[in-house]
Amino acid sequence: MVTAAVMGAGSWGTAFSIVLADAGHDVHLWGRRDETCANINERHENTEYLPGQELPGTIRATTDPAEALADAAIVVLAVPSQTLRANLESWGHLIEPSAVMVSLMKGVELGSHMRMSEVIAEATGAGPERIAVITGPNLAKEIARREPAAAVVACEDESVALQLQKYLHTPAFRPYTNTDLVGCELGGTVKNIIGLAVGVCDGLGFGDNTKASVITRGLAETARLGMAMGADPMTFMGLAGLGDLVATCSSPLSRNRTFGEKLGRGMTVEEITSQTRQVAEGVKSCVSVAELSAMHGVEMPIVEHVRALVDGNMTPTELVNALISRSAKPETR
Ligand SMILES: NC(=O)c1ccc[n+]([C@@H]2O[C@H](COP(=O)([O-])OP(=O)(O)OC[C@H]3O[C@@H](n4cnc5c(N)ncnc54)[C@H](O)[C@@H]3O)[C@@H](O)[C@H]2O)c1
Ligand SMILES: O=P(O)(O)OC[C@H](O)CO
Repeated sequence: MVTAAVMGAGSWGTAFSIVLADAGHDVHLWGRRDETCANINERHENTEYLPGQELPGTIRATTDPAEALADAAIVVLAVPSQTLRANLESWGHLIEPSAVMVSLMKGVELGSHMRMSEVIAEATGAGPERIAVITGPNLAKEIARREPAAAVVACEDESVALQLQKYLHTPAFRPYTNTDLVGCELGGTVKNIIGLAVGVCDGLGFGDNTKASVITRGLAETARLGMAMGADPMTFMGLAGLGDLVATCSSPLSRNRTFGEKLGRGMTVEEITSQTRQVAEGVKSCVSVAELSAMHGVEMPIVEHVRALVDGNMTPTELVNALISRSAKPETR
């Protein structure tokens, strides 16, 4: 048993705290709001992000990052991708020098085009043996309900991935190890953007052929970018690639797919964003990933068109028409 700090008391940080508690660890959950933390400590419920879900009593919430991080051997990072750097600048110095940092986030930083593990390395100075990623088909509500699911725990140092795998295995949560951080993080990031595109198809009333086509071609462009950036192509056939893509693109629980569905029905980005506090990472990462693809000379038509839609330069119908009428090409190039 170890002490784990979970930094971010949103849907995934809270659900992942349940996994850690079920695996027998002491969990310090850091949240920004007094009321959220009081509800977790007194009512054992995160009423805002996981209403109705009883939380184990071994999860203790605090708004004080120093208290959350004290003695934590594992520090789980579960804040929005675009705020991670500022968060680490504010409390990263409180992380124990030997602690392993585990990113739960699925995004690429705007401006720097860095993956979350790269932001962690730059902001904290930690070496690759202290930085890990957990990703895969893990919709927070289903994990919180302890519905069986698999995930990937990735670290360049395989011995660290193996240790985390042992720490996180519960009767409902089965982690596999991987050392391909680039592939795992890109899989998690790009699936959010493909999820937006599939949601657009839902919103326009299209059926399964259309959505399966977008999912499959989405995986192809994810793998193209990944290979250009040094990822192992097999990662995209696994939980971090295909697995997460299927979960996101088929689930009514996915915030990205649902966001896309609302765009497809004609709502604007601003209208949808004003309805929820929850983060749909693809809305921002479509910009950083489109720029990354240009930097690596890789064609990513779905990402490019989702970006144009989000920027207001294309309608949902134009997005689908533009994708279907692209010039003919072989499937595998
Ligand atoms: N929800 C899921 O099912 C799920 C599953 C896997 C991965 N993820 C990823 O986990 C990350 C976190 O997502 P989530 O689902 O918990 O999001 P969420 O919207 O449910 O919660 C986000 C949390 O971050 C906090 N937050 C917002 N702005 C902040 C700031 N400036 N500084 C610090 N904290 C801030 C919010 O208060 C909230 O506690 C995302 O990258 C997401 O893609 C989510
Ligand atoms: O709700 P989404 O769209 O952020 O997806 C959640 C998870 O990443 C699914 O694995």
